[in-house]
Amino acid sequence: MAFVMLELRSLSKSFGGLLATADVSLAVPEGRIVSLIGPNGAGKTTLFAIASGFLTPDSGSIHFLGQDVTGLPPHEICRLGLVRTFQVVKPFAEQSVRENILVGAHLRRAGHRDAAEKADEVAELVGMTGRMDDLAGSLTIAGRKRLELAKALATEPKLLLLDEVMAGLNPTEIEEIIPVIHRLRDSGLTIMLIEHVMQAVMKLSEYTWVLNQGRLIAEGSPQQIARDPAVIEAYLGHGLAARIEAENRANA
Ligand SMILES: Nc1ncnc2c1ncn2[C@@H]1O[C@H](COP(=O)(O)OP(=O)(O)OP(=O)(O)O)[C@@H](O)[C@H]1O
Repeated sequence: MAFVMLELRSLSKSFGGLLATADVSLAVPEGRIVSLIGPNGAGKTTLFAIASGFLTPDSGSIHFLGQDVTGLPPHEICRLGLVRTFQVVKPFAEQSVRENILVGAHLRRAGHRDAAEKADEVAELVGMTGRMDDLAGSLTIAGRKRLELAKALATEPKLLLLDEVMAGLNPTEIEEIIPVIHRLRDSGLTIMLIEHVMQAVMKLSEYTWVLNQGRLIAEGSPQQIARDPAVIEAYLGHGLAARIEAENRANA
């Protein structure tokens, strides 16, 4: 059994009358790439926000590296080694790529030279070495996504929560970022991703949890998940999964 890096226990969170997270429990093993999928509004980002301290759950607890971190603020959770990226990336547009990455690097490295070394190192990892002096505001969406990744990596995490790093990228850009994420895992990081790009989920993740209306409805390898009637139903709409299954049976 792999060491459990992050454990979410019976988490629930409501916004007014809406149950965005409904009794969710899951355990992320060390050294893997795992993923969280589900239709729009399923509660994926809310779960990331709870795990990383941006939201406090109404009930349940979060355990990172065996420590109960429920209620800790994001910067303290980040210092322990858990960092998230944001779906909507907002770099400091008037600052350079280097300055943006340095914001992350300064979490652990007070000295400028030390932080700058880290910034160079992560820029190389995400393929931004040649863009360090560009203004963040001048980057394409793909460039901003890489910068978001670099800022998170500069905090030297053990667990990285990636919220839709592929959204808005074209197929070539997606193909280019997949090996970057594999390299990060190979360097020892544990990665959990939220992703709508199923091609990327299939290629990258070893284990997947599926959320629908705040609840976990399935888990397993991406291949298992893709065949799960409850998952197909959640994505395609009420009744459709049963119809597809009936059609398959009729055609068999
Ligand atoms: N701060 C908030 N206040 C009120 N409602 C919220 C808030 N954040 C999220 N919600 C609602 O909670 C539900 C879950 O939202 P969430 O963003 O977690 O879903 P998601 O699975 O990440 O969706 P998407 O794939 O579209 O990003 C949605 O119905 C959303 O409108």
